Amino acid sequence: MHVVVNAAQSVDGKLATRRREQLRISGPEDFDRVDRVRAAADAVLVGVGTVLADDPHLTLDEEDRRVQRLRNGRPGHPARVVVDSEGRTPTDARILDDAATTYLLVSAAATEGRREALTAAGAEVIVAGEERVDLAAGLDELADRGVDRLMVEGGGEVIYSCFAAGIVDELHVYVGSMVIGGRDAPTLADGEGFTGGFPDLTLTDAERFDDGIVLSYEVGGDGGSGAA
Ligand SMILES: NC(=O)C1=CN([C@@H]2O[C@H](COP(=O)(O)OP(=O)(O)OC[C@H]3O[C@@H](n4cnc5c(N)ncnc54)[C@H](O)[C@@H]3O)[C@@H](O)[C@H]2O)C=CC1
Ligand SMILES: Nc1nc(O)c(N)c(N[C@@H]2O[C@H](COP(=O)(O)O)[C@@H](O)[C@H]2O)n1
Repeated sequence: MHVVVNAAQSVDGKLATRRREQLRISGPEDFDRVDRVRAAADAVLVGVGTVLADDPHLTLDEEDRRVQRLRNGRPGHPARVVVDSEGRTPTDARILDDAATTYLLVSAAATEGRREALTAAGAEVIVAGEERVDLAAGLDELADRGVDRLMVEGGGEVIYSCFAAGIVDELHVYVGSMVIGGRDAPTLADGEGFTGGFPDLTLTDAERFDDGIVLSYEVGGDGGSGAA
């Protein structure tokens, strides 16, 4: 499976404010670029932290792209995936509407009651992992369901876990012209953080969109640069 991570951050590396409210960091040109990346994907994945903070829809904005996918024999919108160990996704979340298939990756810690409620709300619930979602196992389950190209949109905890699991192939970061600050504000990669074996990034492109810049990287190997 090919995994593409895309996120928008401030120049100081924050994805949102310390209040974790959704924030417009990029602009219309970049949202159109994001829509293109979504259109190329079989599925778009976020963590439950993003669902609780943003209530995203994760479908395509541009009708032409949806029509083109249908012409190519694909579903109109990519599937949506939530990494959600305990099944905390609200049953009225926008991501559970019938616009596209939604997979909820839960762990064994999700109660039978939550799994049933989320299934009744329209999700396909997949168990991967004991306490926390095991991303590698979850991606194997998605591959079995035809997902070859996965876009990861965040947030910081899930992006870190993807790097830690060594599953990222491409990274695209929009750097918006703003400073957010705050030691508790989410960053591009939160989690425990690396002390060595840092992911191996090769800069492949830098392009201006709106009043910011998109940095594109190829991600390779099992982590390369290591500690000094
Ligand atoms: N600027 C941008 O491009 C984006 C910004 N955001 C922002 O990021 C914030 C949400 O990010 P986070 O709080 O970091 O939440 P997140 O969206 O990364 O979800 C993390 C949660 O997922 C669950 N989880 C289960 N298994 C996991 C695993 N193996 N690894 C990691 N998490 C696992 C845990 O409950 C964990 O707390 C919000 O403020 C949102 O607005 C989110 C997406 C994109
Ligand atoms: N690319 C980008 N730029 C920003 O400025 C952002 N705030 C985000 N956030 C991401 O977009 C999701 C919203 O998706 P829908 O419009 O609801 O489909 C949000 O949850 C973040 O993943 N991205």
